[in-house]
Amino acid sequence: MKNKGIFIAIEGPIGVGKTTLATILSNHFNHTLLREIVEENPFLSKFYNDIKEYALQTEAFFLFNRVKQLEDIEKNTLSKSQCVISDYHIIKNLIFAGLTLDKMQFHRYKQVYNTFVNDLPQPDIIVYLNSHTDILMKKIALRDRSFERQMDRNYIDELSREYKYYFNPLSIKHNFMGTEPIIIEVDNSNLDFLNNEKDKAFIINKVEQAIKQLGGYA
Ligand SMILES: Nc1ncnc2c1ncn2[C@@H]1O[C@H](COP(=O)(O)OP(=O)(O)O)[C@@H](O)[C@H]1O
Ligand SMILES: Nc1nc2c(ncn2[C@H]2C[C@H](O)[C@@H](COP(=O)(O)O)O2)c(=O)[nH]1
Repeated sequence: MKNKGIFIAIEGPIGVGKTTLATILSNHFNHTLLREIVEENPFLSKFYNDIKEYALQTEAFFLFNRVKQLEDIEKNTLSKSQCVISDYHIIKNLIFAGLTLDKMQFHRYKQVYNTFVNDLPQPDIIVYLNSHTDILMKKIALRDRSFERQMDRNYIDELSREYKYYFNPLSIKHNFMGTEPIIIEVDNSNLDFLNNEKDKAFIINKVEQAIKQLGGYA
């Protein structure tokens, strides 16, 4: 067992079920839950009205908030051998920024990203969820956040495609700053971790196996 706590992150496109699964897993394993800030981002609703105009502010806000959260979680939790389950991986900043910023902005943003992310704790295990776009659109509608009501299907489609690119097993090491986390990829289009005990047991078992692989205890 390593001295630091195990760090598990859940990733995947908007509405795929990250927060839902992270909450289920943190309750099951009794680990600290790290939730991303969303509503606190003052640019997000303006961003959805005019992506081009507000992209840089939105991406910068998300990046610096996540940097602060991850610095805190390292200091207060992981370094004290406590485990963390997070509903995001900081790589999502690059995934979104690559879609929303123009070429020059993205080039500069990546330099800032690399400078900060090098010193942050990196997850040992990532659960990468994906679903069909139709299902993502349905879940986004079901959640009914006011600023997501006009969500563009093409944006979700492109986002899913970018996620697939970043989580391609052949480019993990390159895309994840030289780290090689255990990736559990699950298409949850037809799974319901929330209401179906069999589906919940399936994902918990996968995570338990990954923890054992690390030499840790669930
Ligand atoms: N497996 C599931 N089956 C049915 N509904 C789900 C499932 N997982 C999540 N949901 C619902 O879908 C919506 C989006 O889930 P959420 O966890 O907020 O996604 P994310 O954090 O990836 O954006 C929520 O309304 C949630 O209750
Ligand atoms: N442009 C960006 N938008 C982001 C980023 N992180 C989250 N978000 C948006 C997407 C959703 O509308 C909302 C919550 O995200 P979930 O994936 O948890 O549903 O916030 C980002 O880095 N850039």
